[in-house]
Amino acid sequence: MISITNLSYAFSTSPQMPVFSRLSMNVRRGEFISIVGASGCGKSTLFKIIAGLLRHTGGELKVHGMISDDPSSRLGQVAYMPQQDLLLPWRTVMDNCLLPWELKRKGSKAVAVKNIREMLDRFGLEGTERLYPQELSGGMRQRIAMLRTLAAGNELMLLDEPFGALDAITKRELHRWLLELWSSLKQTVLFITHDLEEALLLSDRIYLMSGGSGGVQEFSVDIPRPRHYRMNYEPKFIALRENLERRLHESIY
Ligand SMILES: Nc1ncnc2c1ncn2[C@@H]1O[C@H](COP(=O)(O)OP(=O)(O)OP(=O)(O)O)[C@@H](O)[C@H]1O
Repeated sequence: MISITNLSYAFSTSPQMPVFSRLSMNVRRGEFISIVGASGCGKSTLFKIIAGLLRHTGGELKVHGMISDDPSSRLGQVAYMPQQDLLLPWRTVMDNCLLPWELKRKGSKAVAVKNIREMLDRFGLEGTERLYPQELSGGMRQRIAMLRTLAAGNELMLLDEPFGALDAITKRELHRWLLELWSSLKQTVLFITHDLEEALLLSDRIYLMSGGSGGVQEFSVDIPRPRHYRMNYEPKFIALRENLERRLHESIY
């Protein structure tokens, strides 16, 4: 699905100081991959490159097997949920969720509305379609933003810290919900997080980014699915978390 070889990126304001270089990773169809790393190491920048919002300054990026040096060719191919939920405050929940349809104009509006109603029910958000984002809780807003990302109908989803600002209980609920959704939809997910337990609970593999010329380290999460929070206390989970924590610490200091 994604193949990245020796990728580098530098902002034009500091061309001598690349945000990252020598970055290589692969993502297979249907995988759940988390990306962790110190603040500022370039995780969101990488997502913007994959989504087609920025052009990489070196190396090779293949999405769906195609080498794409022109970022605009990737626009609309990848569903991208940035760190802020970016729901439009003047639009109702339904009108926010209809945005991908408005941009693509694929199929009839009536069908798009019907699909979104079904998704709202499935996401536990029935009865919210006429509400405005400011009338929703943080957890509901995140689910609406994710529903909108899914409604774009792309096979590849980039989720940038979608649960970063939520309390522990809501986060757990949304983890369960996201895992169920992922196993039924079979989408490919790239997920940025600072929460190592979250990364271990959700992912098939984890990439630890170092920034600069530090590249990435890869960790396989060899824990059977379906996963549950009780697994956090199992020796294998604890050992993986300790290893990841240590490597993260080493990547910073
Ligand atoms: N538009 C910009 N112009 C110049 N530098 C930028 C710009 N946007 C981001 N940066 C810098 O690029 C680096 C990487 O930023 P990025 O947001 O990708 O990091 P991150 O790993 O996602 O951080 P966090 O975990 O805090 O979200 C940072 O040092 C940031 O200050």
